Amino acid sequence: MRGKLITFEGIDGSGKSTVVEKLQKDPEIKAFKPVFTREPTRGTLTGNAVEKAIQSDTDQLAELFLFTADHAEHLAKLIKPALENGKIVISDRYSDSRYAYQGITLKTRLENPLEWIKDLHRGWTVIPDLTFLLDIRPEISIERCGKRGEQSKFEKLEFLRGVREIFLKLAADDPERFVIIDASCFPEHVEKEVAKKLLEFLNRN
Ligand SMILES: Nc1ncnc2c1ncn2[C@@H]1O[C@H](COP(=O)(O)OP(=O)(O)O)[C@@H](O)[C@H]1O
Ligand SMILES: Cc1cn([C@H]2C[C@H](O)[C@@H](COP(=O)(O)OP(=O)(O)O)O2)c(=O)[nH]c1=O
Repeated sequence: MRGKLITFEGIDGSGKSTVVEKLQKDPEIKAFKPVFTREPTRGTLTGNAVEKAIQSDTDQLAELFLFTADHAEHLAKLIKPALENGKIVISDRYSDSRYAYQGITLKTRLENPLEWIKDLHRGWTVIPDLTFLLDIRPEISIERCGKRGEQSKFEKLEFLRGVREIFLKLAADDPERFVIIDASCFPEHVEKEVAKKLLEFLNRN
């Protein structure tokens, strides 16, 4: 039987890594032996290229192709083999990040970047079975990022407002796949909410 693919999405500082880290330690979740992964991938040729691109002034279209190449590598080497082995795969960011972030970076370059980027993925990507969208106002997430001490070129208020809007549109267009979580609550609350919904899904499938 094919496994299940679960993804976490949200703007920078929405708390994805924090909640995924907690899930890795949750005994009830651990019982399902999930494979935890992320995009951009780490320590790979394509992941390293992406890392360099997002730390520099790389052309936005080139950046899209680098993220997409990393996705292809991620699918081929990890996601598809794991799913074929019946595993539960949990990814911190996935294709919706491309639709939302590059949907904004390319808005002056392409007529309808969101649809164009979705088309680019069509026919070879794997659509997640369940996606948690950690939704938060960028004013709050940027403040959190400041405390974390990292600075990504994407951590800008206006930019993240646009990214959040696309995430919410993607969720509204596909309510069967998306679960929207209020990520402005205390971390314990966010984790409890996610774990509850995730266990419901895993026990049902
Ligand atoms: N629910 C929360 N309330 C307050 N701070 C949080 C919450 N979740 C995460 N944080 C903090 O916010 C920062 C960004 O969280 P992180 O999980 O790294 O976000 P992401 O992976 O989505 O970029 C971290 O310093 C983290 O400790
Ligand atoms: C996967 C992906 C990430 N990104 C962006 C989101 C982040 O700002 C940055 C790096 O991702 P990540 O390391 O997950 O950042 P964070 O922990 O702050 O959420 O790359 C894209 O623009 N497109 C993509 O396809």
